[in-house]
Amino acid sequence: MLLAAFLDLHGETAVVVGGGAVASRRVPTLLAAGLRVSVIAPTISPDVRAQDVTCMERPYHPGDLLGARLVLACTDDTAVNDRVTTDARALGLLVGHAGHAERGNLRFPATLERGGVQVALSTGRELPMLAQALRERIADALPGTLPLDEWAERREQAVTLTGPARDEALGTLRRDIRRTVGVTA
Ligand SMILES: C[C@@]1(CC(=O)O)c2cc3[nH]c(cc4nc(cc5[nH]c(cc(n2)[C@H]1CCC(=O)O)[C@@](C)(CC(=O)O)[C@@H]5CCC(=O)O)C(CC(=O)O)=C4CCC(=O)O)c(CCC(=O)O)c3CC(=O)O
Ligand SMILES: NC(=O)C1=CN([C@@H]2O[C@H](COP(=O)(O)OP(=O)(O)OC[C@H]3O[C@@H](n4cnc5c(N)ncnc54)[C@H](O)[C@@H]3O)[C@@H](O)[C@H]2O)C=CC1
Repeated sequence: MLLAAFLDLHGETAVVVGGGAVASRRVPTLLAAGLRVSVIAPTISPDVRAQDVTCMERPYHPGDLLGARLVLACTDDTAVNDRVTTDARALGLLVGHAGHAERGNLRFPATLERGGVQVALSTGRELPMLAQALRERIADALPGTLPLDEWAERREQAVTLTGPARDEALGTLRRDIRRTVGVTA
């Protein structure tokens, strides 16, 4: 099993080594999560350059990872990806290795957002088409908009209570939520 967690990395720096097809798919994911992204590669594709990133058009050098919190090794040279991954791990950073995900410590799930909640799905191996297919099934099963703010407010109120009043308020909220999302039992 992997640790399933959502990381708040707003304002942190991601260094993406490699500027091709994989970089162009991952950069939007990193930007959407609020990271500042630097891309280092001798050739950076127009798709990558068009995004809100800092580009350094040159090969990777040791030392490029200083100040980073998250690293993606996505060049088309496995030896370079291995080097980047080893350097990142030595610095205690989060690192994804394209081509050999098991060499890194960070994997990319298929994600979806619906009704204000975020779902991330991993097969734990290299089966992106399965992750994508399951995401479609899950999306179909999820309710549309949910009154998240109202429920959060009710829960916040309920936990300020004590004794039976607290149990009753939380119990009513739990029943309302389960009925709304279609859990019958
Ligand atoms: C291990 C993993 C990476 C990791 O976790 O580090 C990985 C690995 C590989 N993907 C490959 C190919 C493609 N992957 C995609 C797309 C996605 N891949 C994603 C995840 C993961 N892909 C992780 C496993 C997830 C799991 O199984 O749970 C998604 C879900 C999330 C994301 O990328 O952010 C994202 C969908 C995003 C969305 O739809 O929203 C497409 C495009 C498409 O299908 O449209 C192509 C074909 C085009 C192309 O080649 O680019 C290859 C073959 C390389 C080769 O050709 O050699 C490898 C490597 C290998 O198998 O060795
Ligand atoms: N994890 C995933 O989702 C996928 C992984 N892959 C793997 O990722 C690798 C990269 O795939 P693509 O992005 O399609 O390749 P690509 O050919 O589009 O891009 C390769 C990039 O690596 C850069 N590069 C080469 N040597 C470098 C160096 N020394 N320092 C910095 N950058 C360097 C190139 O300039 C280029 O920008 C593939 O070899 C494959 O093993 C491929 C598809 C999907």
